[in-house]
Amino acid sequence: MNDITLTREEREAKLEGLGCRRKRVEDIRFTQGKGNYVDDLKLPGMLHGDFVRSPYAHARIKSINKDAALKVPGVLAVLTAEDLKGVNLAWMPTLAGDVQMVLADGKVLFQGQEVAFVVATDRYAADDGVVAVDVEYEALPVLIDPFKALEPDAPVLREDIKDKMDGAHGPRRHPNHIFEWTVGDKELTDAAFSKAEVAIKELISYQRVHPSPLETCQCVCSFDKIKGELTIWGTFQAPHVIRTVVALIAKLPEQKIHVISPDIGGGFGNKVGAYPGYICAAVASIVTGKPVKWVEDRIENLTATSFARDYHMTAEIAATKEGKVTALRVHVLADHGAFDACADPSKWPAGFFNIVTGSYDFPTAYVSVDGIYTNKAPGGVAYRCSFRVTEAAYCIERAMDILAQKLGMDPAELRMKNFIKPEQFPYHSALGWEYDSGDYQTALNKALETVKYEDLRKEQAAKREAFRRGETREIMGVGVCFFTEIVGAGPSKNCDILGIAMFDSCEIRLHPTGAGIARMGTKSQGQGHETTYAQIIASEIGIPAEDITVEEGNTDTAPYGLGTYGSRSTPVAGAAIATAARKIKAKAQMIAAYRLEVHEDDLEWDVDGFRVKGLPEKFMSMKDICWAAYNSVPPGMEPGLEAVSYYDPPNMTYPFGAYVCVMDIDVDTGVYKVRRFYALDDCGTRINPMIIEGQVHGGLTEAFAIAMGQEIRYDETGNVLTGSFMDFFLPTAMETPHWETDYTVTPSPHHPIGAKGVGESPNVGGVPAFSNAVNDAFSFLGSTHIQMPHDFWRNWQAAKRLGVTG
Ligand code: PCD
Ligand SMILES: [Cu+]
Repeated sequence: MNDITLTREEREAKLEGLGCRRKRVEDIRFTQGKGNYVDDLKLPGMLHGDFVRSPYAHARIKSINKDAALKVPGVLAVLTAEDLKGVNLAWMPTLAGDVQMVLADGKVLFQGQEVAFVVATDRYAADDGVVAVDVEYEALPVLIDPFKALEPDAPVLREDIKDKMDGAHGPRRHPNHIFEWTVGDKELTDAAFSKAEVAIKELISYQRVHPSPLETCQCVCSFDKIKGELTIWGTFQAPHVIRTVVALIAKLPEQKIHVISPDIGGGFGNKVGAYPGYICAAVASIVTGKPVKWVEDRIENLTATSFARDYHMTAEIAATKEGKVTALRVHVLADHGAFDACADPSKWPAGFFNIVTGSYDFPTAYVSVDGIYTNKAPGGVAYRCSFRVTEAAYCIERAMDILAQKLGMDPAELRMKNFIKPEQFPYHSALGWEYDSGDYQTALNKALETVKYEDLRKEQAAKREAFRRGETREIMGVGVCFFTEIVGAGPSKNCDILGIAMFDSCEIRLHPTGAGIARMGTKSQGQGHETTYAQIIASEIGIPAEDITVEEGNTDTAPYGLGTYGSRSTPVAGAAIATAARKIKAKAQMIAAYRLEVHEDDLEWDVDGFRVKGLPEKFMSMKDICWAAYNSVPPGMEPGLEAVSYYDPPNMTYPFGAYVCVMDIDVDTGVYKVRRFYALDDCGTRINPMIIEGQVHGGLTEAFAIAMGQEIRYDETGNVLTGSFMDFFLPTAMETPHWETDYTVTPSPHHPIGAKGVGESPNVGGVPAFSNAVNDAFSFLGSTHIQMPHDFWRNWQAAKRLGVTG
């Protein structure tokens, strides 16, 4: 029986379901220092591993002498590529179809590359051992500038594949060439350009950056010789994929590998791939028979694990004089570093970069991407954007502003004029995507009204006049960005990782007392899945969210799933949760019908239970149904109440948003102030508005960091110049602007609850909004494009180039 003293609204509120600003349940342990991270794990007899890393960006290894290191008290072993060859693990496959050295085999290809792995009784002894390993190098010519990679006399980096002219993604033109990927109609696009009334062309670079989560990458590997089982605790965004990869390369039966991701201190894409540290710790544990821990330090994390971006995009737009776009052409030089270890679905060497037509109705478009090798760390992870989407959004949003400038048109007006219209959805883009839903006009109008856009432009015009008259040294920029994201990888028809379709999963098990546990193939790194996933279940089956425990990250207990990145958890696992819940509800309905002695069709769902149509007093709550499931199910029915769902999404989801940034820049110092930042996001049905706001705040802070300061920079000989937080910009509360958030709701038509992802959106939309603001500020001085990052020094340099300061 339901509690008749409660109103319908009160019963609904008790569930804390969809739309509720439910407080994050995981924060109770996080805010009290009771989280359980990899480095908290201490096993009896545990050893510690640490790497000897290359000081050179490109060098031949003449010799490695371990003798002195092995004499250091506490040092037990020093592994090199020669040792790994014995177990066939000197090289490992990458997610992108390339191979990568685990430990330097004959040569090193980037500064910080792993050369030897020292195993010792504690971390200090391991470090002493690292210093004592004597490596003799012979320096080789270094390739840092991606634009020189394909020159005939460029140094050959990958000697292992120099004659292999057929790569994982088709033919290669040069030993440093990885792939050429093209999409779109070249002929039609070229033809549109040849008759274009107006055209723009600009090299838009998106610098190399790094996700730098607060917790670095780490693992503990423990091999049980008796059982022949390997347990790996690690900072993995995709634990199941790691288990499968380990099974494949270590040739261990998959059920004898246990991968556990405990609490994770931020991932941001950095923890998707497999790193040499994992392999070395596993081998070291197998060799020594003891658990081995490997924990990166900050410098190692910044210089050797996966970078992001490093895309050099030459963008061209063709348009009519009235500002109607007619074609888009983009060539990308993609710097992948020493190995192609990009974390993309297997068939997508440049990720979903073909979302580059953005929110606009381009009749035709053509994109070509050349991937190349350089003497830099490998990687190419998302860093809060699914698979090169932020690069694409930056490219089109800068290019639209440049076009507006050339046409003498307002950038918001140009966008409005070219938007895909609501009635065009589902919309087939010229580059092959089917946008599921959108209402761009409404969102942009709401944004422009809220920030009083027209007044801002008037103020800017007045300020420019004042600047010209010498009354102020400050210039004002208004950055507009309208982005379309593509998240939820992905449909098995076009998305897999190493051949595994990119579905995700959920298993729900309800207990007799009306409480339960739910497990998924995804893994929260701070996003709050324990809170939000329970909300989906609460709304679907009427069990309060607080009575559902959400568990992720243990491959022994969770159903197989592809993990959390690319904002795929809500679109894919979120859908699996709803479909699993619906299976439970269907069985619950049969049980209720049996107990209420009516036909199933005579029942209707009412918040937290089933009611007999027309007989409101005949009601059975979900809680009571749970009990009944364990003692009196209909004859022939299995007892219990649980369900599993593996969800293969029919399409991606396409969140979007309208962002506006208002900035003032002092031309004599380059110092900027972000006066206002407004972010409107549409992620379809909102599960937890408070968590969404938190996600947007976090994402905008990272976007701010990237646009205004972050860069992994190298000198000509390949030294990393930004290897610590002294040089790599990580904003604190001091620098971070105030964020205003807003929303519209356009549900995804194919998602069971209409939700789209949101975690990445603020990065995708934020970076162009900041960069457009800076560029807009300088535009009246004759500048069309200033490269990121827009730190004080570079702003000042820009002002100097434009002749407005000394
Ligand atoms: N409609 C909606 C959507 C969403 N949501 C929420 O929100 C969140 C998010 O989601 P999504 O979007 O779906 O996502 P995911 O998958 O979960 O996650 C991922 C993301 O997430 C973000 N965020 C975050 N946060 C935190 N705290 N930490 C972290 O680390 C991070 N990371 C980042 C990244 S970078 Mo990549 O990996 O690069 O690709 S991608 C990413 C979760 O909780 C959910 O539930 C809601 O509520 N609603
Ligand atoms: Cu990206």
